[in-house]
Amino acid sequence: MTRAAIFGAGSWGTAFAQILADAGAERVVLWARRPEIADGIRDRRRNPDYLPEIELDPVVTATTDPAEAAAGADLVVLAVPSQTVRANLAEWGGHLPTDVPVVSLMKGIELGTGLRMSQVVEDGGVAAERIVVVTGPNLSREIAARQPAASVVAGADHAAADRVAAACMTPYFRPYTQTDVVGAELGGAVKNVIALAVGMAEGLGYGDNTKSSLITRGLAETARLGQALGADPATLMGLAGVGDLIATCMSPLSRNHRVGVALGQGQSIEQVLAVPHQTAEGVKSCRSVVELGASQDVEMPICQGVTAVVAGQITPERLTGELMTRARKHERH
Ligand SMILES: NC(=O)c1ccc[n+]([C@@H]2O[C@H](COP(=O)([O-])OP(=O)(O)OC[C@H]3O[C@@H](n4cnc5c(N)ncnc54)[C@H](O)[C@@H]3O)[C@@H](O)[C@H]2O)c1
Ligand SMILES: O=P(O)(O)OC[C@H](O)CO
Repeated sequence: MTRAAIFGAGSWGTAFAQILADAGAERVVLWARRPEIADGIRDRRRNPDYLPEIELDPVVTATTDPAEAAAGADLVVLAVPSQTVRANLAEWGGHLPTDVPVVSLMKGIELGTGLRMSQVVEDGGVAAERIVVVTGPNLSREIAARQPAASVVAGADHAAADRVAAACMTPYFRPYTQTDVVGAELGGAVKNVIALAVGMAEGLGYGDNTKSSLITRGLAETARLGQALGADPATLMGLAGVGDLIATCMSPLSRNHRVGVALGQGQSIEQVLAVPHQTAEGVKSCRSVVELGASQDVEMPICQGVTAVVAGQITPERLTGELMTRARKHERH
């Protein structure tokens, strides 16, 4: 029976705690940054700020002490924002067990280094064969409501991925194992940027043809980047690619989609981010995705345009015009 430590008690960390508990975990300890979050989970079995509608199973508890969270864990899960995980690992690293799988739930590319999250975790001192990525069309609020969803559990070591998949399989959460970590992570990172673009289109008042065109051409950008970085194209046609792209681009529950809608409606990025909201990874990862693409000579016009809108350099209307008037070309190029 699993004894898990989940670092990060936000939406996905909390929903994943419920998954592990429903899958039969003996104990799940959430590490929370803020004492009031840990108190709510420990004393009232509810996270007061993230998915407060879930009554957490009694096996779920919480602490603000990383050593206490990690003690005795046979599975470590990381569920913090992509851009903070390097600093977080530097702070907690000494407390983490050295011989258990470490699961990354993050979907992003690190700014400045262009590294995928598993690479950042590896830099933090975790051996590659212990790192497992869980990704796919998994909007936390739907998972919290125990609505059926499938997911990808990818690890360079299939045995580690299989161990994690066994620990998180429930009647509403169906994990498929994978060894293509590169494809799984790229699918999860780039779809957030495409969801910003689709949200902008919605905010501008455009309908489903526009959104479908952006999703499909966004997939083409992801596939080009994946090919350059050695991903298996089949991974991007699966849950971690097409699956997550559809869920994130189309759902009003997606934070990336919602930020895109607000930008499309004419708000500035400062106005959008001034409203307290949860992590919309694409806002930061758009730039790192574009830089990663440039480092590989991969053309990513939608991601480039989103990055320019987020930087305040162009409006969503102008992005539409620029994308629609690019030189004609073969669909596969
Ligand atoms: N929410 C989802 O539906 C979902 C699904 C799949 C993957 N993800 C990915 O999981 C990751 C976490 O997302 P989330 O939805 O839980 O985000 P969230 O915004 O709901 O929660 C983030 C958590 O990290 C904490 N945090 C913020 N800054 C921190 C810092 N500097 N140090 C330590 N902790 C910090 C917050 O307090 C919060 O507990 C993201 O990469 C996201 O893309 C989210
Ligand atoms: O709310 P978002 O935009 O971070 O999307 C959540 C998940 O990644 C969907 O799979």
